[in-house]
Amino acid sequence: MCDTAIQDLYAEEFANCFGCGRNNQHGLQLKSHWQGDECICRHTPKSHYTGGVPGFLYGGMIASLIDCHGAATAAAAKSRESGEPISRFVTASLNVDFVKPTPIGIELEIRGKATEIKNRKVTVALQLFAGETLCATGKMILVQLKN
Ligand SMILES: CCCCCCCCCCCC(=O)SCCNC(=O)CCNC(=O)[C@H](O)C(C)(C)COP(=O)(O)OP(=O)(O)OC[C@H]1O[C@@H](n2cnc3c(N)ncnc32)[C@H](O)[C@@H]1OP(=O)(O)O
Repeated sequence: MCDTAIQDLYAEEFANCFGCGRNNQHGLQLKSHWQGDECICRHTPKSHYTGGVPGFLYGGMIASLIDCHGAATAAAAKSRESGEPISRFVTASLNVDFVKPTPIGIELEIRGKATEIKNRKVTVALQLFAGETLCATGKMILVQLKN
């Protein structure tokens, strides 16, 4: 696994996101790492992010985890393809399928893979696991910010 998190390579002006900005003291500060041919993020949500039934995670938080990790996956995949430094991608489209209720209290693992890279546009497929259980999947289209 690559030691440096993708989010730690974002330029300062793009490091303030609630989900993944290293400079957002009130945010989740998600970290994503390239491993093999995919990108991995692990996170244990706090219990107050419940969806209403204690012990299960709010769907908006699930979407946030997929969203921010998808952006990191796109940035890493594009960088690996082009040989250029990590750049910032933003979400143009986010589709989430909630497959099973997601428990709170255990570490979640989100896996992302780029399925298509076309100029500034990267399509990413994501899976969110709680242990061995696949709880959600995502499909995203991300666009590289212009310089
Ligand atoms: C100082 C700056 C601050 C910008 C600061 C931004 C940092 C914010 C970081 C926050 C991170 C998030 O929360 S992200 C979640 C919220 N997301 C946003 O707020 C993004 C709002 N949307 C936008 O700003 C824009 O629509 C963009 C950047 C996504 C795309 O605009 P653009 O840069 O003009 O690019 P555009 O030519 O339209 O599209 C490039 C390619 O992507 C395709 N494409 C675009 N949108 C879609 C789409 N929904 N579904 C399918 N494909 C799409 C186009 O067809 C094209 O493909 P082809 O013809 O080349 O094949």
